[in-house]
Amino acid sequence: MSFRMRQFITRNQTLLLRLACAAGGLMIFARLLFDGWRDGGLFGGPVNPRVHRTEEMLAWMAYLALALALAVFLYRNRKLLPSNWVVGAFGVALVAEILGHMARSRSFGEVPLVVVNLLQIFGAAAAALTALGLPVYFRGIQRLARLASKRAASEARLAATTESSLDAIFMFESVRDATGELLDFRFTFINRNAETMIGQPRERLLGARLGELFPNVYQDGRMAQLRSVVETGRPLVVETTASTLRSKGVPAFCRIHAVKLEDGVAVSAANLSELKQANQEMKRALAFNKAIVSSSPFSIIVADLDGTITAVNPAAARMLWYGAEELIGNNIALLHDQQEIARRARTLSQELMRPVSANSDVFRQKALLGLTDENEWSYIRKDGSRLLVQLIVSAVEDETGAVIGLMGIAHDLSERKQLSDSIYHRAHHDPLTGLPSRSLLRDRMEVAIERGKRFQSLFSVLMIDLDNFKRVNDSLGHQAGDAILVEVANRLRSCLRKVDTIARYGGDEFVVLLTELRSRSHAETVGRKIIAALAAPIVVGNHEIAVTASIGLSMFPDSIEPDELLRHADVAMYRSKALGRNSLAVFTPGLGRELMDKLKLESALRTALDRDEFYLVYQPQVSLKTGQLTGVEALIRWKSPALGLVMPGDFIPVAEETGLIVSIGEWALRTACDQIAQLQLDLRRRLNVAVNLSPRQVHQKDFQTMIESALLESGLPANSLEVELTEHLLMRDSEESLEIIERVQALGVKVAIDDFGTGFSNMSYITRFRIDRLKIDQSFVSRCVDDQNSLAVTTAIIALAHSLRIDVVAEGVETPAQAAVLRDLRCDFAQGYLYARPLSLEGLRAMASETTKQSVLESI
Ligand SMILES: Nc1nc2c(ncn2[C@@H]2O[C@H](COP(=O)(O)O[C@H]3[C@@H](O)[C@H](n4cnc5c(=O)[nH]c(N)nc54)O[C@@H]3COP(=O)(O)O)[C@@H](O)[C@H]2O)c(=O)[nH]1
Repeated sequence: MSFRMRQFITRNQTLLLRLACAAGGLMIFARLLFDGWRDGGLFGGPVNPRVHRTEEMLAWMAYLALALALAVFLYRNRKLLPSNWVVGAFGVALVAEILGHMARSRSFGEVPLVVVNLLQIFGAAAAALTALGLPVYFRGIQRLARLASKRAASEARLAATTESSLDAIFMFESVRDATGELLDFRFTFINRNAETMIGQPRERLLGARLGELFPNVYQDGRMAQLRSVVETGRPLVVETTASTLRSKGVPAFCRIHAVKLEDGVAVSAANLSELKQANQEMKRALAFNKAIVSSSPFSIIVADLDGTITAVNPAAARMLWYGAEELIGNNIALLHDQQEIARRARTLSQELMRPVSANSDVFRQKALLGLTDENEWSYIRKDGSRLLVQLIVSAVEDETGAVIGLMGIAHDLSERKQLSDSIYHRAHHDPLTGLPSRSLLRDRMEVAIERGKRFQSLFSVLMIDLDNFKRVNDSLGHQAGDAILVEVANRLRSCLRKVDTIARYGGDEFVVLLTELRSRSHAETVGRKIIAALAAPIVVGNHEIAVTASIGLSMFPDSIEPDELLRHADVAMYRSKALGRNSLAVFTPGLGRELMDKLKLESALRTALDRDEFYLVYQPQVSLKTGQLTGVEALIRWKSPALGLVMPGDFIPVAEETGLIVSIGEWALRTACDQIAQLQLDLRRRLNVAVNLSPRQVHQKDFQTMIESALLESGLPANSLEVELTEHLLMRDSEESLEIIERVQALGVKVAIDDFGTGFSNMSYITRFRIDRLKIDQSFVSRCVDDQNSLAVTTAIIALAHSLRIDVVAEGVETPAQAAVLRDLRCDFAQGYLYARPLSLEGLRAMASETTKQSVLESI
């Protein structure tokens, strides 16, 4: 039989069976026709023997077809049909009837009667057995029908379930060749998801062959796998990328489950593409996290909620000098100082307003509230040494969000701390003395104010200004000045307690903050102690320097703001200076009023020049040899409508501070030149005029030009003008001063040094300058009669000046005795109340005309 024929029969078994039954039926029908024809009932007339044989043949074939169909049916449903013996009995009855019929009709020739009878008995018995078994058989058939109906319902449910399944579900029946070899599979069922994943409509797929539609199933081994399932009955479970199924346009990664289903397979494919992608991403994230954790320079410690360490990273082990395995299983308390934990428990209890135990609770409580806790902690290393860390503790949660543990990330603060400490120290301390700077002082004052307000306690601020430090600095140089400041700082430290603060506030200014005072007098005692501590001379190189300080004191709560406390201490300090320096003054509201007065004065001074409120007076200078009036010193006066007559000693320092001295000094110089030039013209005699210049004035760029124009505009001969510079100016900026003096002298103007002898340096410095006149300070002159030292200084100054061919003027001569001493010492000129008080221009004019003819000495 050809392959095609075999295949046809295999495929069409049922059809062939139906055809056999139909043929059997037709033949029975044909035999009945022939019976009628033979008996003449239908067509009438006798039956032809040939016809009779044909009829017999048909009957025989009909019986045979029925018997065969029945046999095949029984065989095929042998496991399914109930009570097969009934059908078997029926089959026997049928065969016995066929054979009996054939024997009776002598189809095969003469048959002995006994055989015929036996066949009839046998057939009748089998028919009786069949009849007996029919009720049983029908019950079985009924049960089968019920089962079939149940099965149909369950199949419908299964279909609904599979239809809504998220998996792609396929059912295939095997396609075999004639030899029974499995060649392919035919789609018998697909669910909606399968339809979507395969990308083709069901109508097209059902009945189609898998291998024909998707030939690549042969290449990728899928066909072989399914075939194996059918042939071995072993289910297949495989996770693979299925080329026939697609997810978002690309071959889907699926878990394929195939089980044998009759002569075929049921396949379900779960789409794992998204899960796989999520898994891959999670794996990547986990690998990334692991890499971060492993390579992190920060210590990472994970613990359960009891504080038992469950994981540590390499940095934690390195930082703590433990092996990772030594830490895991231990409690985090191992790494902490119990006292520190107790302190933290106290602050956390206050913060969270609930009791926090002094154990791992301090790490747990915030984490349980979903909060992150960040604090400085000391980790205790394996050898017991401590490491300052910044520790951030947060919760470890499971996938439901429940807190299941703690994670502590810590970084080493020791290096940063050292660096920040050093930066902080540099930012808040004076590099020379190491004392706190202004900013730190301010912080501490704010703390002291807070404490003072809270505990009603007293504290005090002392403003300490070194007396005449500028002169020391200028005369001995900055290095010496620095050495003095360092020594002063040390002496201040020695006077104070640790709770007090000493700050360097400015060049030679220090501020002491005395906290936790028992009484007000205690602050004054400390102030006096400081004065005493500074009293001993400071040795710098070969010099012994006597340093004194003026101290101003303010108290909290008299003043309650940092600025106010400092301002009041400053005011008191100026009072101390005014009192003669090297003393202590306590701020009082009265001093505050003085300050206000100063502010008022400053404000009035700013408009005084514009309002023409200044005028000059002139103090005569006489020759001690001839008694003649030789010149005058111009002295400024300020008649303020608001303040009355203000003396230069009161406003010149303010004018210096504010810079107003530049314009005021220029006014004085121009006015003096104008007035004395006019007086010379009026009196037709020479009269010199000395004008005081402040240091700030002479440092003006156009200073020389200004003098030149004053002379030009007034017409005063240059040699009639003398400028008085202070000794301090020369000492401070000697190079620049030398230049200034030379420039002034180049104009023909004379230069005098005022208040000579009050400087702290060796007088021989004067040899460097080509000075025209020296003015001996009135402090020496006033005491030269009674005080040997003053006399000695006066004698020395005159001798020194004369040896340098410099004229000497004695200031503040008040008595004839002083004049006599000065004359004896060959002092050249004198001025003072003995000869005349400072005079108005008119007074000077009168005096000058009066003394033209006679000497001043004669007139007194
Ligand atoms: N830059 C400027 N400074 C000036 C100017 N005018 C004055 N001044 C300086 O002000 C200081 C005080 O001056 P004044 O109050 O005018 O006092 C002078 C005299 O009145 C006073 N004097 C004079 N004779 C006597 C005396 O016998 N006894 C005594 N107790 N005082 C006396 O001395 C002052 C003059 O001092 P000096 O200048 O050192 O010669 C004073 O320092 C002035 O320099 C100005 O225009 N510009």
